[in-house]
Amino acid sequence: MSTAANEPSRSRGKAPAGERVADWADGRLGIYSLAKANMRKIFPDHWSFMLGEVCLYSFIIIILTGVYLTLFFHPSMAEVEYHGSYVPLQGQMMSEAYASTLDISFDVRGGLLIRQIHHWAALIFLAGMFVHMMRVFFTGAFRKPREVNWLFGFLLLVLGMFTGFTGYSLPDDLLSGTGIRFMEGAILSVPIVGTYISFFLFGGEFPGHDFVSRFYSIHILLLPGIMLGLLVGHLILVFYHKHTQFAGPGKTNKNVVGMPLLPVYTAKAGGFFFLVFGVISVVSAIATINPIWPSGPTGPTRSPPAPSRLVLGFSEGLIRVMPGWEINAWGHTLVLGVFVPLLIFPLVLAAIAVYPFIESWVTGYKREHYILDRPLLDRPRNAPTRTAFGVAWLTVYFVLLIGGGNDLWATHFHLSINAITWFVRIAFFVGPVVAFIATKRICLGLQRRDKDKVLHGRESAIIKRLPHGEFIEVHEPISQEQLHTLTAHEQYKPAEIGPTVDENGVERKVSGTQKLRAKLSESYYGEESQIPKPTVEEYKEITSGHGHH
Ligand code: HEM
Ligand code: HEM
Repeated sequence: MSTAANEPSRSRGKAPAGERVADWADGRLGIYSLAKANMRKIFPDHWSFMLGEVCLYSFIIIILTGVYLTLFFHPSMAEVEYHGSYVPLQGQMMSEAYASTLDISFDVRGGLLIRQIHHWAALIFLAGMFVHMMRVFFTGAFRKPREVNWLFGFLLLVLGMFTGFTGYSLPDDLLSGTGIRFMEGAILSVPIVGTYISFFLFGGEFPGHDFVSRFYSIHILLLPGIMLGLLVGHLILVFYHKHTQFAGPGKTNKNVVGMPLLPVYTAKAGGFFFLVFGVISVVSAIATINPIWPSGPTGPTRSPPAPSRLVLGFSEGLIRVMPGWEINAWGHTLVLGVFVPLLIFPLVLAAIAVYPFIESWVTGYKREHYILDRPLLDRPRNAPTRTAFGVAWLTVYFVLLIGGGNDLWATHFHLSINAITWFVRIAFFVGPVVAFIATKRICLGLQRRDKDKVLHGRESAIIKRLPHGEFIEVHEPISQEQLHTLTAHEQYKPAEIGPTVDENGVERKVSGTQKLRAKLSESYYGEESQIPKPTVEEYKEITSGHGHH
């Protein structure tokens, strides 16, 4: 006998397993409404938006491979005699950390590949963050309300650098030893507290017996843990603010034009993850990175060249080119040759970190809009001062990187190391200024070209001879879409101080900061810094007949 209530469900049969699982989860987690609100979320398309994804995927790969390495790595500095398969080091005394890394490389199945993937992924992760940061910087994607996310990202970059540093210190090979020695030297140069910090960090006299195990917990737990938290926060903010987009027809700062998260974006992102993993694996399978065996365990000789230097290499450049100045007073030595670079190092990083706040102060860009409005992304040429600053910063960075690898430049290109040092010393000051001026001029040139394109069309490379003998190049009109894109950017007016005397002749006090702001604002939006966009009248006059060829 059956009741009327369960009749229909019988006749329909059981729901498919997937639906039942989904129902079960919805009853407990409310996934239906969550999915309904977010599955159709639109994500705009541009190749440069993949850079953030590269960071994300390489981070996941680092964690996966890192966990595998922890299974075989012994974070201990206890002395052991080596008896593994690498013959040249047989019978040598070395730390357990170094011996276990040799074992990972020669005796653990797949160990070398995983080690290499971990190292290559770390480099790609850091390089990816750097380039992603540049994408955000040069397009102005850090503007309100995204300043906080910029800071989250910046912290990820700095922590990533230190995680990489602690990572390559772990195997306790020659490279590790040199890196750690370098760090100890820098810490010791700090007046008064330097020695205490060094003793605290190394658990006594350098190098002591503790640093590998201490760096180990910092490397696998503390820093990646903080990074994971920041990363989740970073992505939640990207999701919450919605992604920015470049100008184009139908795109405003109140909408997003693109593909829905599900199914299109999820499928793309999943595929892209495997692409990144695949490329890193292929590179790791064929290109050796950080071979720790040829130079042996830590020793007082020179360090082997290693690509990891790219990451913190600019800090080493600072130290290598700084004159070895010292001040000796009251029985103490202040090593300026190391201490000054140690102070400049965070300043170089901070310059880019605080830039969004300075720009918003100078330009007054604080749209009093709804928080989820997004500024349309700038084409770098339309923000010449910002672009010039970014290129100047990059110039400092790369000049110092040359300084950090001065030995490699000298040996590879048969140059004098002193000449390189002097080049870096001069270029550190002159390079950014030249880069700033040149970039600004190039941007203005490109703006003029855009204006020309709008008014006169695209050069078609077709040369025509007119009846009276003159040769002209035919210009083709550009599409409506291009016209829109080339003229969509906003052009702001510089913030002015205004009259300093009111109508009654009373003088108004203008503070120094107001004057500075007006000056800087002029350098952003003054006549020297932006080519006025073509007006509708200009366009009509030219396209309506005469002058258009
Ligand atoms: C672990 C490292 C990082 C990961 C996994 C990551 C991931 C992402 C992803 C997936 C996006 C959206 C797609 C895109 O625009 O590329 C994004 C956007 C963003 N990222 Fe990162 N990022 C990282 C580091 C950084 C750094 C170093 C900065 C800057 C200092 C930064 C600042 C931003 C900003 C401001 C946005 C919003 C951009 C917009 O809406 O146009 N991120 N990030
Ligand atoms: C952003 C995060 C990370 C970066 C940038 C990073 C980077 C590195 C680097 C460059 C090395 C030296 C590799 C070599 O021997 O050539 C290393 C070693 C190591 N890493 Fe990481 N790592 C990260 C996160 C992790 C995590 C989350 C774990 C574990 C769960 C881990 C476990 C290890 C271990 C055990 C070693 C020593 C073994 C070895 O040197 O091969 N790492 N790491």
